[in-house]
Amino acid sequence: MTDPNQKSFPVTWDQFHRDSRALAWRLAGMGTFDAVVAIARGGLVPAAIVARELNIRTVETVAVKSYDHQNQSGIQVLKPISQQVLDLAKTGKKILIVDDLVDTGSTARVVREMLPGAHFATVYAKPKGRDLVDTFITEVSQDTWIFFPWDLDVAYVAPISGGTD
Ligand SMILES: O=P(O)(O)OC[C@H]1O[C@H](OP(=O)(O)OP(=O)(O)O)[C@H](O)[C@@H]1O
Ligand SMILES: Nc1nc2[nH]cnc2c(=O)[nH]1
Ligand SMILES: [Mg+2]
Repeated sequence: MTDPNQKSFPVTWDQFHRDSRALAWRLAGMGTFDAVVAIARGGLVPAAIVARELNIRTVETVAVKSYDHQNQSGIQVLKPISQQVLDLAKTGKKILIVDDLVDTGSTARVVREMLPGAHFATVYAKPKGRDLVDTFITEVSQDTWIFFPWDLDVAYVAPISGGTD
């Protein structure tokens, strides 16, 4: 169930692009990455932006589902990392894992186990999961729900005074 006391942090496309670019700038100072692994679905957009900025051409996905709407369910790995990318990691190549956010850290923990030496980056982080992330841009409080631009639409909002027009 949606917690009525939860704060909301809506993110626009512009802001998400800016924050993902900021993540790329930070990662740019950490050497060359040979491949990026996006945690689908939320990590697909920031991974594409980071891959473009850092000229990473090998882009892999791992599909992990942890939430149904705002309710945390059991972790399910729906698509594993390809053997080709696991082999790159084994031969010492630098792999970057990208997700949109870390919340409780369950997703990060599962994917880190698949690629123990990889660099884990997210755009946003909540306190419970932040220690599992090597690089992130913005921290929000644990009781905040982040709404991504692909989950939003432009809609009418009632005035602060409570009227309807
Ligand atoms: O740190 P955690 O508590 O694991 O939460 C973070 C994960 O939850 C969301 O994914 P979700 O499972 O909702 O799937 P989606 O990426 O397809 O939206 C988000 O994209 C992260 O991957
Ligand atoms: N969209 C979204 N997905 C999440 N999954 C876990 N936490 C969050 C969050 O704050 N926002
Ligand atoms: Mg996700």
